[in-house]
Amino acid sequence: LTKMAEPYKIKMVEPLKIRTKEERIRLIKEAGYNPFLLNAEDVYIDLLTDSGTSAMSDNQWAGMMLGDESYAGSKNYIHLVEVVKDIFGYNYVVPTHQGRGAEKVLFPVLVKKGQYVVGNMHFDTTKAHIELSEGIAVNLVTREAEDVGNYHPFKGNFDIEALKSFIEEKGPENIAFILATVTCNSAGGQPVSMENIKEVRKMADKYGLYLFFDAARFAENAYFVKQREKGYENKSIKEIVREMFSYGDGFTMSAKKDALVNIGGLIAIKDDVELFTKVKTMLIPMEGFVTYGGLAGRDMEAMARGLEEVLSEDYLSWRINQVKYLGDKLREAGIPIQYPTGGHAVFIDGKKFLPHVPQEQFPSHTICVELYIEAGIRAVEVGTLLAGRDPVTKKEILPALDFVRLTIPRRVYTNSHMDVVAEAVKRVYARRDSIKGLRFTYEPPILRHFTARLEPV
Ligand SMILES: CC1=C(O)/C(=C\N=C(/Cc2ccc(O)c(F)c2)C(=O)O)C(COP(=O)(O)O)=CN1
Repeated sequence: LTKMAEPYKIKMVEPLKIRTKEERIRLIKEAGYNPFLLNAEDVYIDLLTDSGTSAMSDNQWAGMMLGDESYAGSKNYIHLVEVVKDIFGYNYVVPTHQGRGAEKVLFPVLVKKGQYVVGNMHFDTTKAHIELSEGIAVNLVTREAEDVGNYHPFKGNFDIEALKSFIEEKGPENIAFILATVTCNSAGGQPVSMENIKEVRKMADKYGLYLFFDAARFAENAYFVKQREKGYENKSIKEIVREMFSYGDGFTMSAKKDALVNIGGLIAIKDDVELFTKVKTMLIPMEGFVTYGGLAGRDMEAMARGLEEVLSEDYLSWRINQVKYLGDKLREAGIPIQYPTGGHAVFIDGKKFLPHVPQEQFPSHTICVELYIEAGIRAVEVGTLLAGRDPVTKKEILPALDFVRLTIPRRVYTNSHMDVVAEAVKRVYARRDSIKGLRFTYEPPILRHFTARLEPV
């Protein structure tokens, strides 16, 4: 009985519809072979994203009834600030409507035109906001992240040597700041070790640079540190989070992930009150007054309570092992995935799954389409379609990592749903030789994957 079942019981349910295969073939065609353009009610198991899709707890729902919707000085804001201080040790906090809200306020304050923002791997919207601030986004993740089939405990780590030589080559004055994404979504939800964070901190100190965190999945990162890093096995998640963030100068957070809410974001600054003043100045026109930043009081209350709940080891153990449960079933069937599985998703290596489909015909996105037809499962491509074109040459970027992301919402699906997903992936794998790639019928100019329309070649 050591197998952890869900550490909660279900009090409310949302009935799911299961469309017939004929319906699904019609629906995905009408959606231009782009799962983003499907109606949610036509999806049986929705693995598009873990962002904003969590189930809240009774404690959070109770908090929604305590929304102080005062324009200024809401008690929910005061509660949220206390919780952030207590967990992360940062003194200055403002809410935003979501992660992008935090990025569009903080980045223009930190980035001068042409400067570099160096990270392990920036997620696409973060890269977009670095570029909107006229900065240049650079990924310096460890080479181990590309060693998809082999075990490495911290594939989200920075390549410290590469970081050092990049800063030396460009000069510290041309680096806006360092951004550590924990866990590293684009590498496969892979964690960054405490030791690596300390190394990055040393670089930041040596060259007089800020180190910020993209903290969307901070608790999952802490869990992996506890499980995999020597010296942390007996520390609480909260102690590990506290130490992790002690090495940073601030963070942006999409609260829609590890804060277990459906909307919300945060900017927190450790102790640089000048920087905080600049952030507040930008926040007011961009997101709203300091004490609500684009959120209702009730949202801030749910977030404060979610930030405390997510530190529970029972919850994290169950959540992370559910991802592993699905990943193990696929590996047992010989299906190529990023191994070990990350904190929030199983990432299938689309290039290895469909070796006969050229990368320009989007192998991973093709698998997403086939998964929907096979069983009404909506996954998302994190690869060539997402990467887009080189802004100068306009050629397809063809990234080394081309994944199908089976993204698991928090506290929503049981392992029975995971069994359905595993069976569907295996059925698509069994008929992989007959699967053809896709080409555009409409290619949007920016963040094309959201609204692109395609057809089978
Ligand atoms: C590490 C990090 C993120 O993962 C992230 C978002 N992530 C999403 C939503 C998403 C974003 C872009 C896509 O092409 C996509 F298909 C899905 C996701 O599913 O993973 C944001 C931004 O946070 P916001 O979404 O609250 O503004 C900042 N940092």
